[in-house]
Amino acid sequence: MSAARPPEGARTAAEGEGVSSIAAPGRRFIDIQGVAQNFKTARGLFPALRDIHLGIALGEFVTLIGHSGCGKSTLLNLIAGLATPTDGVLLCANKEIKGPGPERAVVFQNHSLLPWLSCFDNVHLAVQSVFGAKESKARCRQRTDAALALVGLSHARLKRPGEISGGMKQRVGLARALAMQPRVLLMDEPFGALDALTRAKLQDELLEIVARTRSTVVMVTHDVDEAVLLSDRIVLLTNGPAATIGQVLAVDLPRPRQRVQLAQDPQYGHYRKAVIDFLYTRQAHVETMV
Ligand SMILES: Nc1ncnc2c1ncn2[C@@H]1O[C@H](COP(=O)(O)OP(=O)(O)OP(=O)(O)O)[C@@H](O)[C@H]1O
Repeated sequence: MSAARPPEGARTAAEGEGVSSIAAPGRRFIDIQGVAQNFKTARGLFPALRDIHLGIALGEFVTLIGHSGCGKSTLLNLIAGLATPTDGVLLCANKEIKGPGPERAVVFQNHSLLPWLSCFDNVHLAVQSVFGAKESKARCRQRTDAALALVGLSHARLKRPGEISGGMKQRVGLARALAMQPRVLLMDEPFGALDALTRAKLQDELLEIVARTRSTVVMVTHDVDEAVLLSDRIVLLTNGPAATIGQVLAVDLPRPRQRVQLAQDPQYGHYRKAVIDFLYTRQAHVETMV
């Protein structure tokens, strides 16, 4: 089990069946190495992403930002294991990502709840899929209740998705992801469909939850303020086709972060301006032909 650690970056012999292992430094809990993604289309291959290199540390909050269609969701899906890259390799905790896994939970913009199940049952389904085989029914129910409490939804546990607001649905989606106790939370514009006030409230709640759970988060967003408020680092993608990382911006603002104070903080303004400059000057969006 405890073999001597090879030098950083050195490949080790493959362990287990087909799981390649690589020695990775702490900053590379998620390690994306030379990833490219092409899609087959009726008009030939479409190069969505090229040459993506990125390491994400345990407990880090990283946002992916870039113009519409640049490849943010494609990159998130690759980390989720919902797609396989055309080129390159993605690792999580030193293991190659070869499909979805409970250590990487995904929260989508459209919450994707089952409408006929209560909030409790929607979360419970995920809990059972991860813990059902090895834990008692009571413990699984406890986990479900704890996740709903974490997002402030204990009172709505028996309601169905059709009976709750958009913000509450996103909270159920978040509870469902958190209940799986993932090491990585992958979020694809989770607050994109919400009004500004609900969105702000959920961002604040997410900051608190992540501080408590110490989750590693990768989040896709279009919102510059959301990116600066939440992130340790902002990954700025160039325009597609063949998008790549144009810049990585480290956001060195102390935590806990309070949006009201930050609004007057010159450092906050500096980060905000850097993202806006990248998006609207260096990567001014040119509509690509469809
Ligand atoms: N399955 C697919 N087949 C063909 N092309 C695809 C496929 N999935 C994505 N694409 C293309 O790859 C590019 C990147 O798409 P992606 O959804 O990752 O962008 P995005 O940055 O998340 O966009 P948005 O911000 O609008 O959600 C787009 O040009 C898209 O049309």
